Amino acid sequence: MRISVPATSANLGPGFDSLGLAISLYNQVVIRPSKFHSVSLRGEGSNNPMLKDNNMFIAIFNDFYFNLAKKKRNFRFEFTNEVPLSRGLGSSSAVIVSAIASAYAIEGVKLEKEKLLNLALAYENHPDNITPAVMGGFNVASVQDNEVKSIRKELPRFLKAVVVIPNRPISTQLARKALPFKYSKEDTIFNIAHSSLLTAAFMTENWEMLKTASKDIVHQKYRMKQMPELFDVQKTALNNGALMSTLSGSGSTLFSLCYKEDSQRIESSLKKRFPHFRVLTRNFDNSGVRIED
Ligand SMILES: Nc1ncnc2c1ncn2[C@@H]1O[C@H](COP(=O)(O)OP(=O)(O)OP(=O)(O)O)[C@@H](O)[C@H]1O
Ligand SMILES: N[C@@H](CCO)C(=O)O
Repeated sequence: MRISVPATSANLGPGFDSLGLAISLYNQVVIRPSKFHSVSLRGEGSNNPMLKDNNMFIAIFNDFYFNLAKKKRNFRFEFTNEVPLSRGLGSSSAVIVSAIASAYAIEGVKLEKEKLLNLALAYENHPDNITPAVMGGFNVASVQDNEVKSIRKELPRFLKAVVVIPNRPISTQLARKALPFKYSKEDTIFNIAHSSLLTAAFMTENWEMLKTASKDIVHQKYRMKQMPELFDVQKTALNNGALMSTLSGSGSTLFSLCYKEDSQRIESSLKKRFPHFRVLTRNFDNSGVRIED
Protein backbone atom coordinates (compact mmCIF):
# COMPACT_ATOMS: atom_id res chain seq x y z
CA MET A 1 0.00 0.00 0.00
CA ARG A 2 1.29 3.44 -0.97
CA ILE A 3 0.12 6.68 0.69
CA SER A 4 1.14 10.14 -0.47
CA VAL A 5 0.41 13.56 1.05
CA PRO A 6 1.23 16.98 -0.41
CA ALA A 7 3.16 19.83 1.17
CA THR A 8 1.06 22.80 2.23
CA SER A 9 1.46 26.52 2.63
CA ALA A 10 -0.62 27.94 5.47
CA ASN A 11 -1.83 31.44 6.41
CA LEU A 12 -1.26 32.91 2.91
CA GLY A 13 -0.53 36.25 4.59
CA PRO A 14 -3.58 37.50 6.49
CA GLY A 15 -5.48 34.20 6.90
CA PHE A 16 -3.70 33.22 10.09
CA ASP A 17 -4.62 29.68 11.22
CA SER A 18 -7.34 29.51 8.57
CA LEU A 19 -6.19 29.67 4.91
CA GLY A 20 -3.94 27.15 3.21
CA LEU A 21 -3.21 25.42 -0.07
CA ALA A 22 -1.52 22.23 -1.27
CA ILE A 23 1.67 22.14 -3.34
CA SER A 24 2.87 19.28 -5.55
CA LEU A 25 5.73 18.20 -3.33
CA TYR A 26 4.98 14.89 -1.65
CA ASN A 27 5.80 12.64 1.26
CA GLN A 28 5.19 9.06 0.30
CA VAL A 29 5.19 5.89 2.37
CA VAL A 30 4.93 2.29 1.22
CA ILE A 31 3.75 -0.09 3.96
CA ARG A 32 3.83 -3.88 3.91
CA PRO A 33 3.08 -6.43 6.64
CA SER A 34 6.35 -8.02 7.65
CA LYS A 35 7.82 -10.48 10.12
CA PHE A 36 9.84 -7.72 11.80
CA HIS A 37 9.37 -3.98 12.23
CA SER A 38 11.70 -2.05 9.87
CA VAL A 39 12.03 1.46 8.49
CA SER A 40 13.81 2.91 5.46
CA LEU A 41 14.06 6.64 4.78
CA ARG A 42 14.90 8.50 1.58
CA GLY A 43 14.92 12.20 0.88
CA GLU A 44 14.14 14.86 3.49
CA GLY A 45 15.07 13.85 7.01
CA SER A 46 17.00 10.75 5.90
CA ASN A 47 20.15 12.03 7.67
CA ASN A 48 18.19 12.50 10.91
CA PRO A 49 18.57 9.37 13.08
CA MET A 50 15.61 10.51 15.23
CA LEU A 51 13.26 9.83 12.33
CA LYS A 52 14.25 6.17 12.28
CA ASP A 53 14.13 5.54 16.01
CA ASN A 54 11.45 7.91 17.24
CA ASN A 55 9.25 8.58 14.29
CA MET A 56 6.04 10.57 14.79
CA PHE A 57 4.46 8.73 11.84
CA ILE A 58 5.02 5.31 13.38
CA ALA A 59 3.78 6.37 16.82
CA ILE A 60 0.50 7.73 15.38
CA PHE A 61 0.12 4.81 12.95
CA ASN A 62 0.60 2.24 15.73
CA ASP A 63 -1.98 3.93 17.99
CA PHE A 64 -4.62 3.99 15.27
CA TYR A 65 -3.76 0.51 13.98
CA PHE A 66 -4.04 -0.97 17.48
CA ASN A 67 -7.38 0.75 18.08
CA LEU A 68 -8.78 -0.56 14.81
CA ALA A 69 -7.27 -4.06 14.72
CA LYS A 70 -7.16 -4.68 18.50
CA LYS A 71 -3.79 -6.34 18.04
CA LYS A 72 -0.17 -5.45 17.29
CA ARG A 73 1.45 -6.32 13.98
CA ASN A 74 4.83 -5.67 12.37
CA PHE A 75 5.25 -3.68 9.18
CA ARG A 76 7.97 -2.50 6.85
CA PHE A 77 7.73 1.27 6.29
CA GLU A 78 9.50 2.81 3.28
CA PHE A 79 9.41 6.60 3.44
CA THR A 80 10.32 8.86 0.53
CA ASN A 81 10.08 12.45 1.74
CA GLU A 82 10.03 15.58 -0.39
CA VAL A 83 8.62 17.89 2.29
CA PRO A 84 11.47 19.58 4.21
CA LEU A 85 11.22 19.46 8.00
CA SER A 86 10.35 22.58 10.00
CA ARG A 87 10.43 24.89 6.98
CA GLY A 88 6.75 25.93 7.01
CA LEU A 89 5.66 23.52 4.30
CA GLY A 90 3.44 21.41 6.53
CA SER A 91 5.83 18.53 7.24
CA SER A 92 4.12 17.71 10.53
CA SER A 93 0.64 17.78 8.94
CA ALA A 94 1.84 15.50 6.16
CA VAL A 95 3.03 13.01 8.77
CA ILE A 96 -0.15 13.19 10.88
CA VAL A 97 -2.50 12.88 7.90
CA SER A 98 -0.59 10.04 6.24
CA ALA A 99 -0.18 8.07 9.49
CA ILE A 100 -3.92 8.12 10.26
CA ALA A 101 -4.95 7.43 6.64
CA SER A 102 -2.44 4.54 6.45
CA ALA A 103 -3.70 2.80 9.60
CA TYR A 104 -7.28 2.83 8.31
CA ALA A 105 -6.26 1.77 4.80
CA ILE A 106 -4.06 -1.12 5.90
CA GLU A 107 -6.85 -2.43 8.15
CA GLY A 108 -9.35 -2.02 5.29
CA VAL A 109 -11.58 0.40 7.21
CA LYS A 110 -13.15 3.15 5.08
CA LEU A 111 -12.32 6.66 6.23
CA GLU A 112 -14.09 9.71 4.82
CA LYS A 113 -11.86 12.73 4.27
CA GLU A 114 -13.97 14.82 6.69
CA LYS A 115 -13.41 12.27 9.47
CA LEU A 116 -9.69 12.07 8.69
CA LEU A 117 -9.50 15.84 9.04
CA ASN A 118 -11.19 15.80 12.44
CA LEU A 119 -8.93 12.99 13.66
CA ALA A 120 -5.85 14.96 12.49
CA LEU A 121 -7.06 18.01 14.41
CA ALA A 122 -6.30 16.22 17.68
CA TYR A 123 -2.58 16.38 16.74
CA GLU A 124 -2.43 19.86 15.16
CA ASN A 125 -4.97 22.22 16.64
CA HIS A 126 -5.04 24.73 13.80
CA PRO A 127 -6.64 23.54 10.56
CA ASP A 128 -4.75 25.54 7.89
CA ASN A 129 -2.16 22.83 7.08
CA ILE A 130 -4.11 19.65 7.71
CA THR A 131 -7.09 20.77 5.58
CA PRO A 132 -5.21 21.23 2.27
CA ALA A 133 -3.07 18.15 3.09
CA VAL A 134 -6.28 16.10 3.21
CA MET A 135 -8.37 17.89 0.57
CA GLY A 136 -5.88 19.44 -1.89
CA GLY A 137 -6.43 22.85 -3.50
CA PHE A 138 -7.05 26.15 -1.72
CA ASN A 139 -8.96 25.82 1.57
CA VAL A 140 -10.65 28.13 4.04
CA ALA A 141 -11.06 26.43 7.39
CA SER A 142 -12.19 27.10 10.92
CA VAL A 143 -12.74 24.93 13.97
CA GLN A 144 -15.98 24.66 15.90
CA ASP A 145 -16.65 22.15 18.70
CA ASN A 146 -13.53 20.16 17.73
CA GLU A 147 -14.65 19.87 14.12
CA VAL A 148 -13.10 21.43 11.04
CA LYS A 149 -15.52 23.38 8.85
CA SER A 150 -13.93 24.05 5.49
CA ILE A 151 -14.55 25.13 1.90
CA ARG A 152 -12.25 24.18 -0.94
CA LYS A 153 -11.44 25.50 -4.40
CA GLU A 154 -9.31 23.84 -7.09
CA LEU A 155 -6.33 25.77 -8.37
CA PRO A 156 -5.69 26.03 -12.13
CA ARG A 157 -2.62 24.66 -13.96
CA PHE A 158 -1.64 28.11 -15.23
CA LEU A 159 -0.70 29.13 -11.68
CA LYS A 160 2.58 28.01 -10.10
CA ALA A 161 4.09 27.97 -6.63
CA VAL A 162 7.66 29.21 -6.27
CA VAL A 163 9.08 28.35 -2.86
CA VAL A 164 12.31 29.62 -1.34
CA ILE A 165 13.46 27.15 1.30
CA PRO A 166 16.11 28.60 3.63
CA ASN A 167 18.98 26.54 4.95
CA ARG A 168 17.77 27.05 8.53
CA PRO A 169 14.54 25.81 10.12
CA ILE A 170 12.01 27.72 12.21
CA SER A 171 10.06 25.65 14.70
CA THR A 172 6.31 26.32 14.68
CA GLN A 173 6.18 26.24 18.47
CA LEU A 174 8.82 28.99 18.82
CA ALA A 175 7.39 31.02 15.92
CA ARG A 176 4.01 31.09 17.69
CA LYS A 177 5.69 32.35 20.86
CA ALA A 178 7.25 35.23 18.88
CA LEU A 179 3.80 36.76 18.32
CA PRO A 180 2.29 39.55 20.44
CA PHE A 181 -0.04 38.51 23.22
CA LYS A 182 -2.68 41.09 22.19
CA TYR A 183 -3.58 42.96 18.99
CA SER A 184 -5.16 46.38 18.55
CA LYS A 185 -8.63 46.80 17.06
CA GLU A 186 -7.05 48.43 13.96
CA ASP A 187 -4.67 45.52 13.31
CA THR A 188 -7.47 43.01 13.79
CA ILE A 189 -9.75 44.85 11.37
CA PHE A 190 -6.93 45.10 8.81
CA ASN A 191 -6.34 41.35 8.84
CA ILE A 192 -10.02 40.38 8.79
CA ALA A 193 -10.58 42.66 5.78
CA HIS A 194 -7.54 41.34 3.90
CA SER A 195 -8.24 37.71 4.70
CA SER A 196 -11.82 38.11 3.47
CA LEU A 197 -10.63 39.84 0.29
CA LEU A 198 -8.01 37.14 -0.31
CA THR A 199 -10.59 34.38 0.09
CA ALA A 200 -12.96 36.14 -2.30
CA ALA A 201 -10.09 36.60 -4.79
CA PHE A 202 -9.30 32.85 -4.77
CA MET A 203 -12.96 31.88 -5.00
CA THR A 204 -13.70 34.22 -7.92
CA GLU A 205 -10.29 33.64 -9.59
CA ASN A 206 -9.45 37.33 -9.40
CA TRP A 207 -5.69 36.68 -9.39
CA GLU A 208 -4.74 40.33 -9.85
CA MET A 209 -6.34 41.10 -6.47
CA LEU A 210 -3.94 38.78 -4.61
CA LYS A 211 -1.13 41.32 -4.30
CA THR A 212 -3.30 43.74 -2.31
CA ALA A 213 -5.30 41.08 -0.51
CA SER A 214 -2.30 39.07 0.76
CA LYS A 215 -1.06 41.84 3.06
CA ASP A 216 -0.84 40.93 6.73
CA ILE A 217 0.18 42.76 9.89
CA VAL A 218 -0.43 40.19 12.62
CA HIS A 219 2.31 37.59 12.22
CA GLN A 220 4.77 37.80 9.30
CA LYS A 221 6.88 40.77 10.39
CA TYR A 222 7.41 39.33 13.89
CA ARG A 223 8.53 36.00 12.51
CA MET A 224 10.54 37.22 9.52
CA LYS A 225 12.68 39.35 11.87
CA GLN A 226 14.26 36.06 12.96
CA MET A 227 15.59 35.67 9.39
CA PRO A 228 15.74 39.22 7.95
CA GLU A 229 16.78 38.01 4.45
CA LEU A 230 13.17 36.88 4.06
CA PHE A 231 12.01 40.50 3.59
CA ASP A 232 14.35 40.70 0.62
CA VAL A 233 13.14 37.33 -0.76
CA GLN A 234 9.56 38.64 -0.62
CA LYS A 235 10.50 41.91 -2.35
CA THR A 236 12.47 40.11 -5.07
CA ALA A 237 9.57 37.76 -5.83
CA LEU A 238 7.02 40.61 -5.99
CA ASN A 239 9.33 42.82 -8.10
CA ASN A 240 9.72 39.99 -10.60
CA GLY A 241 6.01 39.41 -11.13
CA ALA A 242 4.72 37.24 -8.25
CA LEU A 243 1.00 37.75 -7.64
CA MET A 244 1.58 37.24 -3.91
CA SER A 245 4.53 36.33 -1.70
CA THR A 246 3.98 35.27 1.91
CA LEU A 247 5.71 33.51 4.77
CA SER A 248 4.73 29.86 4.42
CA GLY A 249 3.09 28.70 7.64
CA SER A 250 5.35 29.76 10.48
CA GLY A 251 8.41 29.86 8.16
CA SER A 252 11.14 29.64 7.22
CA THR A 253 9.99 29.09 3.60
CA LEU A 254 8.74 32.03 1.56
CA PHE A 255 5.88 31.03 -0.74
CA SER A 256 5.05 32.91 -3.95
CA LEU A 257 2.16 32.37 -6.32
CA CYS A 258 2.51 33.46 -9.94
CA TYR A 259 1.39 32.91 -13.51
CA LYS A 260 3.20 30.04 -15.23
CA GLU A 261 4.81 32.41 -17.76
CA ASP A 262 6.42 34.46 -14.95
CA SER A 263 7.65 31.50 -12.88
CA GLN A 264 10.97 31.00 -14.68
CA ARG A 265 11.96 34.66 -14.26
CA ILE A 266 10.97 34.66 -10.58
CA GLU A 267 12.81 31.40 -9.92
CA SER A 268 16.03 32.49 -11.63
CA SER A 269 16.12 35.93 -9.98
CA LEU A 270 15.61 34.30 -6.57
CA LYS A 271 18.30 31.69 -7.27
CA LYS A 272 20.75 34.38 -8.36
CA ARG A 273 20.15 36.58 -5.34
CA PHE A 274 19.90 33.82 -2.73
CA PRO A 275 22.35 31.10 -3.87
CA HIS A 276 22.43 29.58 -0.35
CA PHE A 277 18.65 28.95 -0.35
CA ARG A 278 16.77 26.25 -2.31
CA VAL A 279 14.31 27.59 -4.87
CA LEU A 280 11.68 25.25 -6.37
CA THR A 281 8.80 25.82 -8.77
CA ARG A 282 5.85 23.45 -8.48
CA ASN A 283 2.23 23.02 -9.56
CA PHE A 284 -0.54 23.12 -7.02
CA ASP A 285 -2.02 19.83 -5.84
CA ASN A 286 -5.78 19.42 -6.11
CA SER A 287 -6.07 15.87 -4.76
CA GLY A 288 -4.76 15.91 -1.20
CA VAL A 289 -3.93 12.60 0.50
CA ARG A 290 -3.91 9.64 -1.89
CA ILE A 291 -3.99 5.91 -1.18
CA GLU A 292 -3.06 3.24 -3.74
CA ASP A 293 -3.10 -0.54 -3.24
N1 LIG B 1 8.94 13.02 7.49
C1 LIG B 1 8.82 13.09 8.82
N2 LIG B 1 8.86 11.98 9.58
C2 LIG B 1 8.69 12.05 10.91
N3 LIG B 1 8.50 13.21 11.61
C3 LIG B 1 8.46 14.33 10.90
C4 LIG B 1 8.62 14.35 9.48
N4 LIG B 1 8.50 15.61 9.05
C5 LIG B 1 8.30 16.35 10.15
N5 LIG B 1 8.26 15.62 11.26
C6 LIG B 1 8.05 16.08 12.63
O1 LIG B 1 7.44 17.38 12.58
C7 LIG B 1 8.31 18.36 13.17
C8 LIG B 1 8.21 19.66 12.39
O2 LIG B 1 7.00 20.28 12.69
P1 LIG B 1 6.82 21.87 12.59
O3 LIG B 1 5.37 22.14 12.85
O4 LIG B 1 7.84 22.56 13.43
O5 LIG B 1 7.19 22.21 11.08
P2 LIG B 1 6.37 22.16 9.75
O6 LIG B 1 5.14 21.31 9.93
O7 LIG B 1 7.30 21.77 8.67
O8 LIG B 1 5.97 23.69 9.57
P3 LIG B 1 4.53 24.44 9.39
O9 LIG B 1 3.57 23.80 10.34
O10 LIG B 1 4.85 25.87 9.72
O11 LIG B 1 4.16 24.27 7.97
C9 LIG B 1 9.69 17.73 13.11
O12 LIG B 1 10.52 18.24 14.12
C10 LIG B 1 9.39 16.25 13.33
O13 LIG B 1 9.17 15.99 14.69
N1 LIG C 1 -1.04 28.81 11.19
C1 LIG C 1 0.13 28.18 11.73
C2 LIG C 1 0.79 27.39 10.62
C3 LIG C 1 2.03 26.66 11.07
O1 LIG C 1 1.74 25.36 11.46
C4 LIG C 1 1.09 29.25 12.25
O2 LIG C 1 1.31 30.22 11.51
O3 LIG C 1 1.59 29.14 13.35
